[in-house]
Amino acid sequence: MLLQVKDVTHSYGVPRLFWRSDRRVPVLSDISLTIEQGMCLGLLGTSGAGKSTLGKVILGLEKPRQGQVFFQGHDLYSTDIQTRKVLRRDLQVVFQDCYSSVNPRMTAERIIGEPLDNYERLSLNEQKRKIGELLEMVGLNPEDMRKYPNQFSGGQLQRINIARAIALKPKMIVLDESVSSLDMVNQTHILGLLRELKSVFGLSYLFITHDIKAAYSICDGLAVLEKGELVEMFDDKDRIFASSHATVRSLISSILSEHPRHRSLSLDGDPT
Ligand SMILES: Nc1ncnc2c1ncn2[C@@H]1O[C@H](COP(=O)(O)OP(=O)(O)OP(=O)(O)O)[C@@H](O)[C@H]1O
Repeated sequence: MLLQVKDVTHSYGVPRLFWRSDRRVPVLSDISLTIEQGMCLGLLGTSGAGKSTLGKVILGLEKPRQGQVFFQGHDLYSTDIQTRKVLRRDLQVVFQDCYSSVNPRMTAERIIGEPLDNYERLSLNEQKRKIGELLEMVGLNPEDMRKYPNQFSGGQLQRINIARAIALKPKMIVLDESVSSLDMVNQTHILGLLRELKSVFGLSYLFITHDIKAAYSICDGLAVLEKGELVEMFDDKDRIFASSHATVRSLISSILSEHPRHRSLSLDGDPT
C-alpha cells in the first residue's frame, strides 16, 4: 500500500482579536482511506467539504489534530526529518492556480529545475537535457525552457507545473483542482496527459475536485467528502451510480442534462 490515511481528524482555530481563543472549527472527522501504487483516487465534495485540507494533511503540510498518515509505510508526522525529505521527493503536488504556483521571475528552466537542484546533483548540461525531455513529455517544446510564466497560456503553464511535479519521478501526485481553472479543451488535454503519465510511470494520484465528470474520466476509485466526513468510498468508480446517498446523487445529477433523453448519459462522453 502506498498511502494510508488512518482516523484523521482536524480542526482550525478561530482567530480572536484581543484574547486567545480555544474555539476550533472541525474540518475533518475520522477519515480513513488508502491508495495503492498506480491507483488514482478522486476526492469529491462540495466547496468547504475539507478536500484541500485533507490534501494538505496527506502532503505533510498540515499536521492533523488526531490520526496518522502513512506514506510508503512511514508515519509522515512522526518520522525523522531525513526520512521525511526522502518521502517528500516521492509525493508531489499540482495546485489549481497555475500562475501563483510559479515565481513569475523564473524561466521554465528554473521552475522545472528547482526540485532537481534540491534532490539531484546533475551537471548543467545533464540538467538542461532532462528539462528538455520533461518539456517534451508534457507536450511542450524544449526551447520553451527560456520563457517566463507570462509567455505561456494557462494550459501551457499547468503543463510546466506538471513537468516540475514529475521531474523527480515521484510515486504519487496530489492534484488539487489542477484542471478546474482551464477551459474545456485544455482540461481534456491535461486529463489525457495525466492519464498517459500515470500509465507510463505507474503514478498514483489523489485527484481533488468538485467536478465528478473530470474525476470519473481519470480515476479508478472515488471518495466523497461532506462537511469533513467521508460519506462514501468506491474502489470501483462505476459503483457510484448505484449509490443512494443524497450528496452523491446530487453530484451525479449535477452533470446530467436536464433533458430526459440524456438521463442515461455515460460520464465518459458528451450528451448526444
Ligand atoms: N487555514 C485555515 N484556517 C482556518 N480555516 C480554514 C483554513 N483552511 C480552510 N479552512 C476552512 O476549512 C473548511 C474546509 O476548507 P477546504 O479548503 O479544505 O475545503 P474544500 O473542500 O477544499 O473547499 P473548496 O472546494 O472550496 O476549495 C472551510 O470551512 C474553510 O473555510
